[in-house]
Amino acid sequence: MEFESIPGVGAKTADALAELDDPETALQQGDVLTLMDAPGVSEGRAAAIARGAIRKRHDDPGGLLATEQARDLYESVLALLQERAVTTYAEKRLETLYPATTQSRIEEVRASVEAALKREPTPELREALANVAPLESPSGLRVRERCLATTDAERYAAAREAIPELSAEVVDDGHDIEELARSYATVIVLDETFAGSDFTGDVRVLPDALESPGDVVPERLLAFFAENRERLLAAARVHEESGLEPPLDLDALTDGLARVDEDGTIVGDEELERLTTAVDDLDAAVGTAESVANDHLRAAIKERDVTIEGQDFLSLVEQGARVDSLLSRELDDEFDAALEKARNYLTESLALTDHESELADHVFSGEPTFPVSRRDDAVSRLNTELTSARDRRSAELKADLADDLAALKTPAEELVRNALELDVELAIAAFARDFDCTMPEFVGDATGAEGDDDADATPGFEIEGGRSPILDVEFAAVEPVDYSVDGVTLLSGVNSGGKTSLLDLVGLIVIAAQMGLPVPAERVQLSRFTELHYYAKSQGTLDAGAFESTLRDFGDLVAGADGRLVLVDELESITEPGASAKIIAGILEALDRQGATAVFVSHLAREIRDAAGVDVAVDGIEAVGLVDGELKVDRSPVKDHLARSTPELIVEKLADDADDADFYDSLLEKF
Ligand SMILES: Nc1ncnc2c1ncn2[C@@H]1O[C@H](COP(=O)(O)OP(=O)(O)OP(=O)(O)O)[C@@H](O)[C@H]1O
Repeated sequence: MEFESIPGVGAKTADALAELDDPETALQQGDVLTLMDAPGVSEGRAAAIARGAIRKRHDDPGGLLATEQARDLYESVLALLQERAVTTYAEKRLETLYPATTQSRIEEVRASVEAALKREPTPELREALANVAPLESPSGLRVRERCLATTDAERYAAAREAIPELSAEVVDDGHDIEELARSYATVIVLDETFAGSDFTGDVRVLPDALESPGDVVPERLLAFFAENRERLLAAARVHEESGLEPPLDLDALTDGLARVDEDGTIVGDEELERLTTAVDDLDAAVGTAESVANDHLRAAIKERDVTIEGQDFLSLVEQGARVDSLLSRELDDEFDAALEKARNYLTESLALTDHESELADHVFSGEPTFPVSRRDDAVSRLNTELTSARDRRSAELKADLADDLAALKTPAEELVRNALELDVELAIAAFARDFDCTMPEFVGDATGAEGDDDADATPGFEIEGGRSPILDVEFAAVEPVDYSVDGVTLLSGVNSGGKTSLLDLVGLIVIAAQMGLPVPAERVQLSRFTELHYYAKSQGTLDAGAFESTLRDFGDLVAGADGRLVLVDELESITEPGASAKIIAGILEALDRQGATAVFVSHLAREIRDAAGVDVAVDGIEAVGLVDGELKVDRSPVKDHLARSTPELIVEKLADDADDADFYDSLLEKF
């Protein structure tokens, strides 16, 4: 793949991506976590690259989030989703969901969301997910009992590269190989020329070894399973808890994992355990066996009256003859019995086989002595025999287990990926449940482009029972709002009536819908917009410079592309009211000509409408009354209705209530 063709990927990032094992799959799957492994690619960059790859696939120009406020709203939606993910993988993966402008991308996500909405996030499932993470490739594994040998310098370099777990040695001849066989349990010779040669020791000529490293180092595969054991078991649990169809036999996986411990050692084989214990305990057992023999002899000697004939006594004194000779004559039987006891002890305590036991017999043999002591050469032979039997057994078992596990590796990777993807789905499902969402219905492209199914539909949106999840009140207390707009509209209303919150809700619903997600409302119909321009309320009057630059922004806005949604909150506060009304009226006229969809929240709706050269719709959030001095409002705007402002309502109340109401009546007439 040409990485540089992905929007936002330059030559440097393309090189960094090429260093990954399988960048294509990571890009295809939106695997942000893997992309982050590319050198110099930060978390934010990785998500942007993944989004770029998706945009490229869908030929999506992107750019729906045209202003900072729109981007903030997107971040809010993302945060609500990410809060509901258990794994870091899912959190990152959710960042690949972006508000798209092409139908194909939106539909792609909607198709997967449909499945997601059927998921049930249970506490057990979330607990199992907590231990799932992308699989690790073990690094730094060293196998010390085997080595590679070759006479060729190039092959030596290739061997180090392909099988870094084993040490590689350059040899001159068969003699060198024999030498190596003395230090390593197995020597793997990579040169064909040695095929058929006779070597002492375990020397195998395998010219193709570098092509299938797994056969030479089964430990590599075992380490993969050993190191990832917890993640694999957790992924298996996720499948069991969720009823997700596993891509492998879960029992075979758990059985395989039970045969290897976390450092890659084979467990559960009696013979290997016997040999391992025998090697470990050999020295101690020989020591104890010596004591057993000596205890026997000591007791025997204590009980015995030894009569020494004069001649013997003389030779002892005169010739310095050793007491051993006496021992052998007087206590021969006891000595034999003592050795027998020592040998039996050794055989039994180390659970030796007949063949090993024969070797053990030599440890305690020879001329009678007191105290009895081991024969070191025999101990060493027994040690060599036991060690190589242990290593042979372990190598066989590792090869067998690696054979069994090899077929499970790819499905095991899939098992983990499925579990992680399930977390993404569960986060979406939880979002939909927590905020009573529905799938929105798209009624065509807001540009009215040709080829669009609903090209005739007027661009706009229609929201029924929309409830914003980002209000400063608990979601349960959020009142549902109905609002629909096509064309350019002014939204008037009382203070704190919920106008800003409504703009947020509209923006949030449009963003979530174009991300392919369900939206927090009972029913939503909308056009697919090309750009969302959301301008928040300005904090007070702007100075000349800031005012100029704001006007320039709007100048660019009205000169721009079709299919836009423009949300503007109280633009009038940027300058004095009279000028504001004229400027806003002008902007609305231009947007109207452009066929844009726009909602301008304003307390100057009447003045703007009067200043506009076109018919501008005015909607209003109306107070339904004053309750204990507080305005009670209906949060859903009334269509084509200029809502009375808060001051107007107060004057009206005073005109109704006051005994002498002339003054208030005259004020009221001015509204
Ligand atoms: N749908 C709703 N359900 C419950 N509470 C709401 C809703 N909409 C708004 N509110 C409450 O009303 C408060 C004021 O809302 P908001 O700031 O949107 O009003 P506004 O009309 O923009 O006010 P102003 O004209 O003063 O700018 C919010 O902080 C929120 O607590």
